[in-house]
This record gives sequence, C-alpha cells and structure tokens, in this order.
Amino acid sequence: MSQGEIQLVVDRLEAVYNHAIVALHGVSLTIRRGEILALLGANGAGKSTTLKSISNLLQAERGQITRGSIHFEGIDVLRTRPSDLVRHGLVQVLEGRHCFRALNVEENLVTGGLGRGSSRVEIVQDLERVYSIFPGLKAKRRETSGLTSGGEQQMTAIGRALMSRPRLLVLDEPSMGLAPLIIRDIFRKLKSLNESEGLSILLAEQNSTVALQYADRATVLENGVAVLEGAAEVLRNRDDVRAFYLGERTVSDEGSVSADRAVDNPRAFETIA
Ligand SMILES: Nc1ncnc2c1ncn2[C@@H]1O[C@H](COP(=O)(O)OP(=O)(O)OP(=O)(O)O)[C@@H](O)[C@H]1O
Repeated sequence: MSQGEIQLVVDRLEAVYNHAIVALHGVSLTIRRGEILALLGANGAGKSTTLKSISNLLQAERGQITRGSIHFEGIDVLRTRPSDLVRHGLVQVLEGRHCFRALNVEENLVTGGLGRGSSRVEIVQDLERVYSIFPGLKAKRRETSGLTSGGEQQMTAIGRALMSRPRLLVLDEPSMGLAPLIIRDIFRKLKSLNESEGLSILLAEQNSTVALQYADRATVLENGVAVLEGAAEVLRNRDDVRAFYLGERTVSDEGSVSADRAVDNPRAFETIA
C-alpha cells in the first residue's frame, strides 16, 4: 500500500450501549496512509466509542454496532477478532495508558511483540528501536511500571504498541493527565515516527490545541455525530471554529456568534479544505 492511499474507512457508524444508549449516530471518517487524523470533541461526544469500534472492542463493553461498516486496508473490521487486527497492523493504545502495573517496563514492551507473534530476534530488535525513540524507558527498563511516572507509563503504552509494528496507530487521549512538556515530547516523537516511517496515526483528544498542532486533518464529533471535518492548519487558525465546536469560547463578537450557531444547528456538517 502506497503513501496517500485510503487505509481506514469508517462509514455511517451507529453504536449503542446496553441496547439503550445511542453513542454514535452515523459517524464517517477516512484515513490515508501516512497521515495524522485528530478526532476531537467534548466529553461524551463519542471519540472513545469510535476508536473502540475501530479495534472491534465494543462488545467487551456491552456495546453494539447497529449500522455502518469499518474497513482497514480492505479488511472488514467488524468481522475480525481484535487480536487479528493487531497482527494486521491496526494497533490501539487505550485511554488511561493501560500498562500491566505489576510488570516491569521491558516486560510490558515485550507483551506488544508477543501479541503480534514476533520472533525472539524481532523482539530484541524492536526493543532497541523503542529505546532509541524513548531513551528514558531504557533507563527504567527494570522498574515496575506501576511505580513509574504518568509520562513514562504513557511512553510504555505507546512503546508496547510500537512493538506490534503498527501501520495504523490509534491513540485515545494520549495527553490525558500529563504535564505540557511531557505532552510536547510525546507528540513530537509521534510526529517524527509519522514523518520518518509514514506511520498513520488516529488520535482522539480533548486537548484540541495540541492535537491540531500535530495533525494533518481533524474530524470533530458532537453528540455522536461528525459535525466538522477539515485540514488541521485551517481549523487551528479559525478562532470562530474553535469557539464554535471545541468549546474554546473567545470574548470576540465573532466567537459568541459562532457559539450561538452551534446550539441552533448541532447536526450541521461542515467541511473545511
Ligand atoms: N461502557 C459504556 N456503557 C454505557 N454507556 C457508555 C459506555 N461508554 C460510553 N458510554 C456513553 O456513550 C457516549 C459516548 O461516550 P465516549 O466515551 O465514546 O465519549 P468520548 O468522546 O470518548 O468522551 P470522553 O473523552 O469522556 O471519554 C456517552 O454518552 C457515554 O456516556
């Protein structure tokens, strides 16, 4: 598959929890190989539900896809086991970092290689690669993960995903609970992997400022609906859009007018080139 080719297609996805709570009302998005797509939106907008659906993990949460489809490099995601999706190169870092707290950092990383079915030699090579990306982890390799800092746990979780040799890396709120400098460090490393290896990245973020700084494009969710899609550069520079959809209220007149429009027409779908 070459750079720029469509890699992931989410088409009119509808999702329900416990047969009662409708979380997604028809979400569509696409990712091209080699791009970073940010999935933005407030608390409860449906970002995590969309990401879990993409790794076919919704059933584990008593959730169900009631309509729509997801295809990753031609594979029908909703008919593929989560572990097989990892082997195909679709790897997710769930919200909250999810390290095995009782294992040390290196043992955590190795589980990523085992999940993919890597050989011993590949695991050794991939460990060195992860340590070259996150040198701080090498120094902590024998420390119990649960006792390392939040930033180190996030790096361990990302490192473990990289051990599975992803072609699409999916990250749920990688900035959550981390200090600004750590967030910048992690995002720079992700951007550098994206640029040097063409790794595609889909990330859900409430921190739209940082996400729009590093992403190529963004899709904004509101109440389970994709309401806006566009180039990150354009969205970044549009105060009205940021106030409108991302809750970054400004004191300017333009900002207040935009915020009113959002309330009037929450189902509007706008594309910004
Ligand atoms: N396991 C679950 N059981 C029932 N309802 C759920 C479950 N997970 C999410 N929901 C509901 O689905 C909707 C979408 O939630 P989701 O977690 O996808 O949003 P989000 O944009 O990721 O928000 P956050 O940033 O707070 O995680 C919300 O109304 C939420 O309450």
